[in-house]
Amino acid sequence: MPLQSTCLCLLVRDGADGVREILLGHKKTGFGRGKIVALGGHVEPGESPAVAAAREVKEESGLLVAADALTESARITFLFPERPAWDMEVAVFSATDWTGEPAETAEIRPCWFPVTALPFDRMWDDGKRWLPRVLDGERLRAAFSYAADNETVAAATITPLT
Ligand SMILES: Nc1[nH]c(=O)nc2c1ncn2[C@H]1C[C@H](O)[C@@H](COP(=O)(O)OP(=O)(O)OP(=O)(O)O)O1
Repeated sequence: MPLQSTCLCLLVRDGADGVREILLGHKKTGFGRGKIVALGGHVEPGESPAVAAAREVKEESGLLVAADALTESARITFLFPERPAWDMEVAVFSATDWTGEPAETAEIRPCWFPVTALPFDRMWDDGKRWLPRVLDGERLRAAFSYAADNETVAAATITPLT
């Protein structure tokens, strides 16, 4: 069976003190509840991943971002051998242009974080391995396989995205 197709969108701005900031969110419902995650979700049938990413940003934060303003930054496979239903293929996009101010929704409480102080201890365990590299401008193809606890990365591969 094909993996669930999902997307993430990394919104990055220049912070007041010159340090770049990324919009992440406290996930209040569904998959990853309680974690700090990037905005995103499932790609619906017939939707391109970029259009899905723009839609998810709007649904989860109220921000308007154009699908054609998104840059594909990574493609990541998340595997949970103990919970194969959670396996996902994720298209990761980045954007620096959008309209509006982020607002809390039923699903997410958005929050800006300096890229120098990312909340890895509250994110999925894979985040620390790929997010800083993408924020540094690398384009990645990665795969992460989780251990039996479904919380700890047991194996990872990261190669350039071609
Ligand atoms: N290991 C992981 N690390 C990570 O950084 N993001 C992950 C991840 N595994 C899944 N995700 C992301 C991808 C996707 O955007 C999101 C899960 O999709 P959703 O937020 O859509 O889930 P929900 O169960 O809330 O359902 P919907 O909102 O109905 O789509 O979590």
